[in-house]
Amino acid sequence: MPTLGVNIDHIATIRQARRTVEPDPVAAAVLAELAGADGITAHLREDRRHIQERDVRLLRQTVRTHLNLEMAATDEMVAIALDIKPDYVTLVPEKREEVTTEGGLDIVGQIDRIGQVVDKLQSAGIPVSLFIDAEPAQIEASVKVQAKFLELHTGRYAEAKDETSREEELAFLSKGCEQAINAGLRVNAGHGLTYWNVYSVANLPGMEELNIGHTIVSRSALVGMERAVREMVRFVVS
Ligand SMILES: CC(=O)[C@@H](O)[C@H](O)COP(=O)(O)O
Ligand SMILES: NCC(=O)COP(=O)(O)O
Repeated sequence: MPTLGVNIDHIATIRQARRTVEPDPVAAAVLAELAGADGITAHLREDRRHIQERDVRLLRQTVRTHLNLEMAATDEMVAIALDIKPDYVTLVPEKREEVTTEGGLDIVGQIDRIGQVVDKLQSAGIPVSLFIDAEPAQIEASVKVQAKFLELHTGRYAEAKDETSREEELAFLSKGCEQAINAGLRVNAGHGLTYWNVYSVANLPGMEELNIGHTIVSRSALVGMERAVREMVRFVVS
C-alpha cells in the first residue's frame, strides 16, 4: 500500500485570504505528521497565492518525514529549490489564471528544458518527480530525462461523472503505473483525491505515495468547527 503525503497548501490559502499569520501551514504540517502523515507536500506557486517562501524555509527546518516541494520548472523556482534543498521536487505545470493545476506537465513538448532542470536538481542531490498525465509518450519522455519519480495526475479520475468513465480513468492510471514501473520509475499519484475516491488508486500495484490536500483541509475545517466554537464560547460568554 502507498504512503500518504499531506499537501498543506490550502491551510495557507485560508491564511492568505486575510494576509495574516493564521492558520500557519507549518503548524498544520507538524499536526499532520503527528497524525501519521508520511510526507508533507507544499506547492510554491509563482503567484504566491497560498504557500510563501517563508513557509518552505520553515518547513525545511521542521518537517521530520520528507518535504516534497511542488514547483514550476522556472529559473526562479530552481534557484529556490537549490537553496532550500527539499527532500524531493515535483515539477508541475502552472498557469496564473487557473483555479488549480490543469493537466500534467508536457515533457514531450519541452524535453530539453525539463531535462536541464531535472539534471540541475538531481546533480545537487534533489530527486525529481514529474507531475504528468499517464500518457505513454509522456512516461517515455520522463524516462529519457532520467527523473526518479512520476506523480500521475488523478484529476480526470477524480472528476469522472459516472462509473464507466471512472473505471476508464482508473484503467488509464493503472496502465501508466505499470509502464512507468517497468521502465524503472517510481510512481506517486495525486490531485483531487478524496475520502470517497481514494481507495481504488491506493490499490494500484506499485503505487508508492499519494499526495492529498484539499479534501483533508476541507474535512479538518468541518470536524474542527465544533471544538473551535466551544472554545470561543468560553471566552465570549463568561
Ligand atoms: C500540483 C497539485 O496538484 C497541487 O499543487 C495541488 O493541486 C494544490 O495546489 P493548487 O490547488 O494551487 O493547484
Ligand atoms: N499533487 C497533488 C497534491 O499535492 C494534492 O492535490 P489536492 O489533493 O489538493 O487536489
